Amino acid sequence: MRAPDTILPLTAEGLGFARNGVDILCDVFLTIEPGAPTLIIGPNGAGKSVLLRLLHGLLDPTAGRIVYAPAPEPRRRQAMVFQRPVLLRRSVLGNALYPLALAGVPRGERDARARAALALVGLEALAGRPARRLSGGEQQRLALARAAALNPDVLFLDEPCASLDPAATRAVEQIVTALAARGTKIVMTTHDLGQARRLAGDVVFLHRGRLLEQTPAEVFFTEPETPEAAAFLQGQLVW
Ligand SMILES: Nc1ncnc2c1ncn2[C@@H]1O[C@H](COP(=O)(O)OP(=O)(O)OP(=O)(O)O)[C@@H](O)[C@H]1O
Repeated sequence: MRAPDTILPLTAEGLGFARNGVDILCDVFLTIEPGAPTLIIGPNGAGKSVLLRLLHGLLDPTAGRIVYAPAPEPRRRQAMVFQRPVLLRRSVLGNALYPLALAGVPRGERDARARAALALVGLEALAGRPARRLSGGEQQRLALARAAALNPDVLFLDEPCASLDPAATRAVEQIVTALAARGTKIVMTTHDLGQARRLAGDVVFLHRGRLLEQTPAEVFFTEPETPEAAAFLQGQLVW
């Protein structure tokens, strides 16, 4: 039988992460399906970033496991962008080319793929500029282009707009929407409820290291299932 050509659905089965005897995440079951973005929300310290890092394989769970659909090379089919991108001391184009070289993309294909990714984020005109001279918003768009060039099945975004102004935030949201429309699954943390409403297909709500809800967005924002989520939506739950 031919293996599916996506790692989705991706499931967390009883995922846990503890440090020094303290549970940071506990007994998380969730399923990441293809489709509109999954937004991970919850109060500060709820475990959103830890969950994202576990799902991407940057942290090893201390309990449970992550199961992918049996596509070849699952780790290569996912990418992650952080709140503050770390760019190479190269041109904008050089930054977009680098992960393609690392991933073993044939040399003859790299330039076209990197330039297409820069076009997707509106940076093609800045291809020759030193990456570290870009504005904060442009740097984040380049980080997204670098990840998008790899054409991942899943793209994890950890608070990608946290240090950005409203215009730069809107540009990132448009890129997220464009990536989702072309079939990339976005899994994203945010503390911005307005952003979650604008982007989410479904919502994962974390509170004190526990997953309290995974709910379609229209349900979550109108009829949350748990009192904690209702309080959070009303701005009453800060931890
Ligand atoms: N590698 C680690 N080792 C030990 N503790 C950690 C580690 N990473 C995170 N923590 C702790 O786990 C808790 C959850 O952190 P996390 O960054 O996931 O929260 P968050 O929901 O993303 O919060 P915020 O909204 O403030 O970014 C915090 O108390 C944090 O200090």
